Amino acid sequence: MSAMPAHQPSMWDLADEPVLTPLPGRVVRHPLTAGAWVDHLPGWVEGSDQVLEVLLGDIGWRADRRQMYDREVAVPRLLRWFDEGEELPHPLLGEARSRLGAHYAGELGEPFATAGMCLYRDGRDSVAWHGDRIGRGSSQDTVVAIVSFGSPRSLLLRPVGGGDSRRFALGHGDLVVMGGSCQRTWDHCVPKTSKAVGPRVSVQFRPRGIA
Ligand SMILES: O=C(O)CCC(=O)C(=O)O
Ligand SMILES: [Fe+2]
Repeated sequence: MSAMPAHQPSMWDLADEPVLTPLPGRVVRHPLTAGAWVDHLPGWVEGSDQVLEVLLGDIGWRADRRQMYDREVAVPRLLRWFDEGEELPHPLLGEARSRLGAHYAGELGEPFATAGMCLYRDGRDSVAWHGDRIGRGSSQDTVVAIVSFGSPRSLLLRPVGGGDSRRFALGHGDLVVMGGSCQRTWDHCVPKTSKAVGPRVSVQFRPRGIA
């Protein structure tokens, strides 16, 4: 982890306990096309420095490699997958998962189960255009809820067949939720940025069998 820029919150910030603010009536729905939607609530988590500090620590981050044509290349972010039942590294994250489960129960019909995490070490880290289509996400509507910690980055979405893209800012403690047909009919990405940004951790809650 030595390649990562140091994040140094003040002692004052670290002493603050993080809190989840209410969701109902505050989260704003942005309808897309084809029955896809995005819910956005900047500042859902208040006092997130302690959570970020834990997430930037030794929680089992992995540097993956993948085959690209005839070369093997490094995946431009670190990954950590928490399976259903695995304890999450900060209690606020377990609480976030239950609160999201309660809020989306009517639309989702099942609880959020797994927590996939990505660590974008700096502006060179990114995730390319894709939909979360491993498993049922390729054929059925689902909901993927993302809580961001650390430096702000953008989440872009564009229709699979082409069309104008939408941009959502993902800052420290912000919530963005992709739902309806979004994983099938839209793609999303977190582009690289030339801005001098520090690390960002994305925590993605998904129901069982979606990735
Ligand atoms: O960093 C993010 O918030 C998005 C990550 C993502 O799309 C994924 O891991 O499937
Ligand atoms: Fe994704």
